[in-house]
Amino acid sequence: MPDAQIAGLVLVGGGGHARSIADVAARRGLRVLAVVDPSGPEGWDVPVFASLADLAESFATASFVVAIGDNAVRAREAAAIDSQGRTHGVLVAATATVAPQVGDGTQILEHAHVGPGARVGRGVIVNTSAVVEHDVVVGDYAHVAPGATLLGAAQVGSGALIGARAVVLPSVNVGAGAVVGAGSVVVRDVPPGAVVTGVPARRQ
Ligand SMILES: CC(=O)SCCNC(=O)CCNC(=O)[C@H](O)C(C)(C)COP(=O)(O)OP(=O)(O)OC[C@H]1O[C@@H](n2cnc3c(N)ncnc32)[C@H](O)[C@@H]1OP(=O)(O)O
Repeated sequence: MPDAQIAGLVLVGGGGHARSIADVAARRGLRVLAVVDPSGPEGWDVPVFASLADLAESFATASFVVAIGDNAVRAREAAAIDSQGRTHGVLVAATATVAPQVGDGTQILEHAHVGPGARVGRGVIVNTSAVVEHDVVVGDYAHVAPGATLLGAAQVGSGALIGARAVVLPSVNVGAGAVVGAGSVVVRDVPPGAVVTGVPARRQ
C-alpha cells in the first residue's frame, strides 16, 4: 500500500506497460532509477540493463516492479526478483481509490477502484479505470484490463486476464489462467484456462 512505496523504483520490463507504470510513478513523486529489459528498449532517460544479474549490488534499497503486461512473464520475473532477495514495490496511482488488501508487486493504475473487503494478490495489474468491487478476490499475477469491472464478491483465479471493459457479474468465478475477451459480460463461472467472449460470454 502507499506506505510501502519508496522513492526509487527499478522497472523490470521497458515496453508499453512500463511506460504507463513510469507515468503513474511520476505522478506519485516516485523516481524510476533504472529499467531491466534484454531487448534494450530506447527512449528511457535512465540506465537500461539487460538482466537482473547485471545490477549486481546496485539499487539495494530500490523497490522493484515487474512492469510487464503478460501474466506468465510477470510471474516469472517476480520469481527472479524473489531469488535475488530484492524488494517488490506496490504502486498505487494517485487517482486510484484502493482498500488496503493488496499484495507485493501489485500495480493499480489511474482512476482504478478496489473496494472494501476486496483481496488483490501479488503481482496483479488493476489497469486504468478498472473496478474491483467489494469482497472480490483477485489471484496472483492476474490482470484486470482497462475499464473492466468485477462486481461484488466475484473471484478471479491466478494468472487470469479480464479483458478491457469486460464485466464479471457478482459472485461469478473466473478460473486460473482463463481469458475473458474485451467487452464480454461473464454471467456464469469460467473454467480454468478457458477463453470466453461475448455477451453473455461463451467459450470460444
Ligand atoms: C493497456 C492495455 O492495452 S491492456 C491489454 C488488455 N487486453 C485485452 O483487453 C485484450 C483481450 N483479448 C481479447 O479480447 C482477444 O480478442 C481474445 C483473447 C478474446 C481472443 O484472441 P484470439 O484467440 O487471438 O482470437 P481471434 O482474434 O483469432 O478471434 C477469434 C474469434 O473471436 C472473436 N473475438 C475476438 N475477441 C473477441 C471479443 N473480445 N469479443 C467478441 N468476440 C471476439 C473474433 O471476431 C473471432 O471470431 P470469428 O472466428 O467469428 O472470426
